[in-house]
Amino acid sequence: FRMIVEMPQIPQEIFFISFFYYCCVPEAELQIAEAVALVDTLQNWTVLDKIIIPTKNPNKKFVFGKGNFQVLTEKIKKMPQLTAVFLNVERISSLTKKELEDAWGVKVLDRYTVVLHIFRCNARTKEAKLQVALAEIPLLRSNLKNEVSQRDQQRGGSRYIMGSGETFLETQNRVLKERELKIRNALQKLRRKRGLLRTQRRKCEFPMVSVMGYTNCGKTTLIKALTGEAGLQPRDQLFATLDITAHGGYLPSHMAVIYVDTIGFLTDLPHNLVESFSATLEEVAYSDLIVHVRDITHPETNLQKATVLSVLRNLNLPSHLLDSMVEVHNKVDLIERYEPTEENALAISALHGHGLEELKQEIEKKILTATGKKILTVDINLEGPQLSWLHKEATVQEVEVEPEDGTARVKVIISSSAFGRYKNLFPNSKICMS
Ligand SMILES: Nc1nc2c(ncn2[C@@H]2O[C@H](COP(=O)(O)OP(=O)(O)OP(=O)(O)O)[C@@H](O)[C@H]2O)c(=O)[nH]1
Ligand SMILES: [Mg+2]
Repeated sequence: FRMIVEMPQIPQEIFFISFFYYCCVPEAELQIAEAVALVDTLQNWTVLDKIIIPTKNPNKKFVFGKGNFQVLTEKIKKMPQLTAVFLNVERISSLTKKELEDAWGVKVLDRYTVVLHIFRCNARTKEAKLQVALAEIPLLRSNLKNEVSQRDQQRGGSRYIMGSGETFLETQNRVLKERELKIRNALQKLRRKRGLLRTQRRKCEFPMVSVMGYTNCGKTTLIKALTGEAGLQPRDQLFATLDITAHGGYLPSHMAVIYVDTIGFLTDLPHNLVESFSATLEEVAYSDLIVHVRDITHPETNLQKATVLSVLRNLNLPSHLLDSMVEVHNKVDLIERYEPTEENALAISALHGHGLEELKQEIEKKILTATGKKILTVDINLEGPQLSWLHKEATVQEVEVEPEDGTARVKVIISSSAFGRYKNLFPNSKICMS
């Protein structure tokens, strides 16, 4: 069976936003700024006009009062070139959507549809594409309901399809269910593979640093600057990064680390979408350190910080990860003589490379504490087994050979347990802590 339910076609030219003012919610301003940013993300979409309408409860069935509805309808009718109306609410029911579309003669979109559309445009990897497909299922399901009730009205009652004993609705629902199952299975397969990679990574004992923060704060730019990886693509766009990706870099003492780029946060992201992407955040629990990047030039930077912290708190991360978090104030190149007000925050410009050395040092310090590793310099005899032992059990960083007396000075990063064993095995070796 061909799927006859289709994703709503998103118009590409002209757009009208109407916003509800969430009277009691302090984040209203941020939500509005974000909704505008969302639309800006979509190329070819133009906002013709916007309006803020007070409402006590944006989620009830009839979102407008009669008066407001009339005002809106008049406004809309005066713009014949208009192709869609965006209501800045999480979801509108398919019934309300249809009523409004009939009354206004244009498409009506909610946050879910718009964010999903952005995700669909930005999904690059197989996993991200599957997650988008999964997030589309509830939309397809509600469209289907609508479609069926319309058909029934036209034809009078449901019909069986050519002796199959199934009604149209049942057939389509079954197709949807099968599709959902297929996607979930494929996702699970990918996740198992990732779990395997994770165990392998643990084995090589590279510390992991998760770079997190609000969307568009500069996470990808920072990782690019820290690792020199040319392939990374920062973009001035919301949700440019939809996958967790890992990138190798070095800290000041040449310790190798893995930086993990993550999906950006947004207040009031539709719940279903969050759910399908939350698995990507599972990875964070396995990291050794979180770097929280903030765009301090953003007018709502404090609210953004609060949002990020509250999402992080809800992720059930180990408490030491939250306590040791490094806060980074990014884009300071845009503010003259910026001084962070928060204690311990580091001011940087990921784009211009300011403050990155200090940041790397801070990351190294925290990583050493988190992993219980030490950096040591030990004097060894080249004829003995120490050097090969250190190569096996620790990370050797530098070997300075003294050819005259057959010894060497070796700088290593070593775990506490390996250090204990080293002292037992080679009690005469000279050790300097750095
Ligand atoms: N002026 C300035 N712009 C920056 C700086 N860091 C990042 N940007 C810009 O901010 C925009 C977003 O950068 P990204 O690195 O893609 O941000 P992100 O946090 O990865 O965004 P998402 O993946 O969408 O969550 C890009 O246009 C960057 O060039 C900075 O230090 N200074
Ligand atoms: Mg990014």
